[in-house]
Amino acid sequence: MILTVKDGNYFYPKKGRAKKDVSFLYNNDINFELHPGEILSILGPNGAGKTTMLKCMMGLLEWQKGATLLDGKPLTAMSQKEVWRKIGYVPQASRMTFSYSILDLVTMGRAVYIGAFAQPTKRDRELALECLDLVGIAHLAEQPCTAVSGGELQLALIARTLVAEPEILVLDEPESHLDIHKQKIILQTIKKLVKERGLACIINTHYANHAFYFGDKVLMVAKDQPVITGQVSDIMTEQNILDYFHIEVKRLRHEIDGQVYETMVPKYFGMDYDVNM
Ligand SMILES: Nc1ncnc2c1ncn2[C@@H]1O[C@H](COP(=O)(O)OP(=O)(O)OP(=O)(O)O)[C@@H](O)[C@H]1O
Repeated sequence: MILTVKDGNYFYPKKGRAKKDVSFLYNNDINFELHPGEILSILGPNGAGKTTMLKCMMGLLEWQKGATLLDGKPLTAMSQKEVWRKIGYVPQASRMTFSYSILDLVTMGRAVYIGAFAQPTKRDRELALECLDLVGIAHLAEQPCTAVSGGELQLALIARTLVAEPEILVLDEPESHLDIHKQKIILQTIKKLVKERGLACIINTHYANHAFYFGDKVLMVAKDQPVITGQVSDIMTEQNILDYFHIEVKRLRHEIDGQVYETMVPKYFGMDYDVNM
């Protein structure tokens, strides 16, 4: 499935202001195409509009200008159920107020396939368990979701999305509550699913180096810069990180066991601290 964003732009409506008096959040309209098997990493400073952009891309907010299309069909011409069968969204994890078990939470991800008055089947629960196993927390299946850590809840939310078998996976800062070992599990799981099942995937991340790991496309956004999209090698430049994040970095290439890796290292690492900061 091909996801296209065509001339997308957005502003938060302000009470009492005419549309023409409100300025757009993005300095230029957003345009890109995402194909099966591709990952788009969205990078930008706090408040640049990344979460808003994700919501517009999925139809949770309606673009003020432009459109999202799935295989050429505007989201606005599709029913909600049709959209949520195709797009799986993993929001940022926040504490749960209902004490469902983790397995029940994940099984709820099957809702798009279950009739309004029907119960989940044994197969639905088996699929939910398989997805919990995939993200490494099957042992927490019976634990209430009010009694797990933020990182474990994040993994459960990812499992809940995967169980719906989406064609497009959208994740909002999936690594933010995770320790580096769990980050590795999540990054590898996402990449494996995308490449093996041919999903298209959009990830909002604060970890610039994760864009190198995913290796496909990057969208960069900042309040004082144009929105740019392209291949990792073209967008992840030292100059762009300086322009968009106001931080000097060094882009490094290193080889381990014959494989070439790239990373960005901030230049302030290794400097003495600045007492005037
Ligand atoms: N519901 C809202 N109404 C009005 N303004 C909003 C609303 N939600 C967000 N904003 C504003 O829109 C801008 C973009 O917010 P958004 O959450 O999309 O940024 P972000 O890049 O995801 O930030 P972060 O990295 O900190 O999560 C911010 O200036 C924010 O204050």
